Amino acid sequence: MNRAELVKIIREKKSVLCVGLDTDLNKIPKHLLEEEDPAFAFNKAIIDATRDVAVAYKINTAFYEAQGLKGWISMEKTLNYIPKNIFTIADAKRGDIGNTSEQYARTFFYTYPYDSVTVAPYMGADSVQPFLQFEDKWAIVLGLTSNAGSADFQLQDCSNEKLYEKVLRTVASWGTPENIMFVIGATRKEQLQHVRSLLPEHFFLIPGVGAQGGDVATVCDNALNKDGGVLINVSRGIIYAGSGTDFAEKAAVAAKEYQQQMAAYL
Ligand SMILES: O=C(O)c1cc(=O)[nH]c(=O)n1[C@@H]1O[C@H](COP(=O)(O)O)[C@@H](O)[C@H]1O
Repeated sequence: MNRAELVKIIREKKSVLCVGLDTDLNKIPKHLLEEEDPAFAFNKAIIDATRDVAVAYKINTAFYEAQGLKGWISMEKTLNYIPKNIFTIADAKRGDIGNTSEQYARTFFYTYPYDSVTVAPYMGADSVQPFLQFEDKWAIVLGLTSNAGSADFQLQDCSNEKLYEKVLRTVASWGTPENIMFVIGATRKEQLQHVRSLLPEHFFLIPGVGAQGGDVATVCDNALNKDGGVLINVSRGIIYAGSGTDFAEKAAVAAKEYQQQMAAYL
C-alpha cells in the first residue's frame, strides 16, 4: 500500500488506529481452545469486530513463531483474512547483513505479502536498504521505543545529540517518507513533539497506548501531521478487553472508543 492509499483510508475512517494481534494462546478465551486453529479463530473474530475502525493491523510475529509451524500457519491465515484496503505490519524487528536482510525482506514482502515490516537499525545502512527496494512496501525502523530499556542506548548522548536523534536523522536519509516509517513510543511523552519537529513528513508507528500507559490525546496533540502521519497501535487494550464468549463485542467497543478519540483530531 502506498502513502496516498494509507492517507485516504485514514481520512475515510477518521482513524489512525492500528490493532495489534499479539495473540497469546494463554490469554485468549478458553472456549476457543476447542477450535482447530485457536489463534486464527480469535484473530478472525477480532478482525471482524474492528475492521470498520482499524486502518492497520500489526501482527507481532513472536506470538506465532513461538508456536512453531502451527503458528506460522495461523499467521498466514490471519494475514490473508485482513481486508486488502487495510495496512498490514509484520512486527518482526529484523535486520542483518545485506544478503540476509534481503531474505527477510523477501519473507515479509513476497512470501507473506505484508505492506511493512519493523526493522532494527543497529547494523546500519546495508541492513536496512534491502527493505527499501520493494514498491509500495515500507520499513518501519525502531527510533525511540516505548520500553524502559530504551534509555540504555537510545537516550544516551552521541556527539551533540541523543543516539535516537542520530538514528532518526541518518535512517531518514536512506529512504523517503514514502518507504520509511519510524517506531516512536507513546510513553515518550516529553520527546513526541521534538521528534515530529525533526521529521515533519514521516509516518510514525506509535505503540504504548493502553497497557503501557500512553494515551491518544498526548500522541495526537504532539505527533499528528497534515496527513495524520501516525499509526497508533493498541494490542492488549483491545484484543483482551474481554475474556469470555463476548470477547469480540468487548474488543469492538474498545476499538470504537479509541477511534472516537482519534476522530476528534482528524
Ligand atoms: O515495534 C513495536 O511494535 C513496538 C515498539 C515499541 O517501542 N514498543 C512496543 O510495545 N512495541 C510493540 O507494540 C505492541 C504493544 O502492545 P500493547 O502494550 O499490548 O498495546 C507489542 O506488540 C510490542 O511488541
